[in-house]
Amino acid sequence: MGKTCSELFSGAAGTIIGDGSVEVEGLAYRSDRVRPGDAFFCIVGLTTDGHTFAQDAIDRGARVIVAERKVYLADATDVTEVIVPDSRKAMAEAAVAFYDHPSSAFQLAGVTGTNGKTTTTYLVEHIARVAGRKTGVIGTVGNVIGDVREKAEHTTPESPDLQALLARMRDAGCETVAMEVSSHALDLMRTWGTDFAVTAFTNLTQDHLDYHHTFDAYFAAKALLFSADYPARRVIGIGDKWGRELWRRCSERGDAVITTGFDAEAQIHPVAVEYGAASTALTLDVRGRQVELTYPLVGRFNVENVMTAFGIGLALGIAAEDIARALADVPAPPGRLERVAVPDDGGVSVYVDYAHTPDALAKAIASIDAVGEGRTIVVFGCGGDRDATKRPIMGAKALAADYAVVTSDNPRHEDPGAIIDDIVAGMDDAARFEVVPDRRAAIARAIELARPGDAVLVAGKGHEDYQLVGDEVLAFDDRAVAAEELARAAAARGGDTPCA
Ligand SMILES: CC(=O)N[C@H]1[C@@H](OP(=O)(O)OP(=O)(O)OC[C@H]2O[C@@H](n3ccc(=O)[nH]c3=O)[C@H](O)[C@@H]2O)O[C@H](CO)[C@@H](O)[C@@H]1O[C@H](C)C(=O)N[C@@H](C)C(=O)N[C@H](CCC(=O)O)C(=O)O
Ligand SMILES: Nc1ncnc2c1ncn2[C@@H]1O[C@H](COP(=O)(O)OP(=O)(O)OP(=O)(O)O)[C@@H](O)[C@H]1O
Ligand SMILES: N[C@H](CCC[C@H](N)C(=O)O)C(=O)O
Ligand SMILES: [Mg+2]
Repeated sequence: MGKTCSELFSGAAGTIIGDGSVEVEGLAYRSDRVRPGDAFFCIVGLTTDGHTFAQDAIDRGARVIVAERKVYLADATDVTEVIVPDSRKAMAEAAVAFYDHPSSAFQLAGVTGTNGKTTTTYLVEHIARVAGRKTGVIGTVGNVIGDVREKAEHTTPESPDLQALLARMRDAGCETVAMEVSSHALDLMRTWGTDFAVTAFTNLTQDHLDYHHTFDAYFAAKALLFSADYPARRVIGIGDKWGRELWRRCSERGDAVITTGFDAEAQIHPVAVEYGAASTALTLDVRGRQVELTYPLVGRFNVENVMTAFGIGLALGIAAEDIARALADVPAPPGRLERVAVPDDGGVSVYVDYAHTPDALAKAIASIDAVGEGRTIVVFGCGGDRDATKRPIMGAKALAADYAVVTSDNPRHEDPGAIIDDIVAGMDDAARFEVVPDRRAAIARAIELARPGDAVLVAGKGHEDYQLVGDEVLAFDDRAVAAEELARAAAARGGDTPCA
């Protein structure tokens, strides 16, 4: 395709130094990914200054350098420079222009909040698909265009990657796309310039304080998706004070808002709920009308996600009966309270779940307690290079289970033992937990401790099929490992042959 430099930066409050008519073939923000003809954006990052890679980008063929200050380039008289006040904002605006504003071609629903984004986007995708629309999904577990699934590097891609993906969705004929919008993405302007038909908020509880530092800053990032910069219909969970504040702000502005929550004040709220071991029967009050639905997901928190998805479905113009009908056979998102199925589990139910925040861990344990007959044993750890203050809180929350096995979860560049020490600092009942740093051994230990009727919750990694140790990506899938360890236990009892 190609656009001229002037076309891409006409909206940016920038100064073009050199030939504005030069054609730009692509957009790059990592020098090692520059291709000939690209515009390279110099971004002042958290760890390094992208301006120092301008020459490297030129050596690889960059034709345009976008920077926040003049970079003095050797042997680069044929390179056009664009000086802008904010490279990330300019990059997002250029990306929207480069791909001809793809999000304006279909209905885009953006979901933010600490927990429930992936689940809600899966529900929305299914509701829209059953309503006969061609759909797309963007999020943690991957991106989906129609029936084609792709791996994702981020929950919410950087702006050039996001707009390229939205353009592919447009070109594939997608009519409704459900997208997770992370707080990092909002703060780093990855979604800037994107048109949303609906923006939705699930909840706000502790996470990512390594990045945002304070809860107020974390909320301020999430709140951007409900600001005048992103005009849209709103679906807001009012189960916490943050949702209530967003509701207040959006109502004051005159936005169309659908509220959801357990409280009868919410426009969508439950009238009756029956929690089963494999499904939930729910009667919702939807703006004064009762709607009955049964869906194959478990847990109280999924009632919240179903209500959010219901609100988004309505805001997208889908009828309440059609939403209810679609939810009856909605597929569960991978690694969210996913039951590990083996021929002989010895009466022990093993669930793999992506709970990696204090609130999610507490709610995952409570959800299993509500449907299980026996004890609940939780296996969990905390990620390295991430919010360290959540570790002792997760330790304390884990003691809501009958027993906990504390282990490793993506230590990244930290010492796994030190992470475990941080977790254990919050656990005051030494008789109800033990430490097994090796994650496979920890899962095996929990299964060994479980008696028929008990449940084992393996929390933190959900769909992940790797363990991040230093710079290494080691193969590790909780679901596969749990299945292997269950089979090994069965073999030890004289049952099936172990598969590992
Ligand atoms: C905290 C965060 O989001 N950081 C993002 C940020 O990194 P940074 O500011 O540290 O960048 P940097 O390393 O200082 O580099 C500065 C600039 O120089 C460039 N560079 C750097 C080195 C080089 O050789 N050449 C080069 O051009 C970089 O591409 C960058 O543009 O900008 C980079 C690209 O410009 C992102 O890749 C990076 O995401 C990192 C990898 C990350 O792990 N992000 C996670 C935390 C994240 O975004 N997670 C959320 C989901 C969270 C949730 O909801 O649970 C997500 O949406 O995925
Ligand atoms: N509405 C909810 N409230 C609280 N906890 C939830 C909710 N929905 C899901 N959870 C818990 O959070 C975990 C992650 O859920 P999900 O992947 O849907 O959230 P997410 O917001 O996409 O997370 P991430 O920010 O990591 O992408 C689940 O495995 C479950 O334990
Ligand atoms: N999106 C989250 C995922 C955390 C998953 C958990 N397994 C961990 O590594 O901490 C993050 O990047 O903080
Ligand atoms: Mg997610």
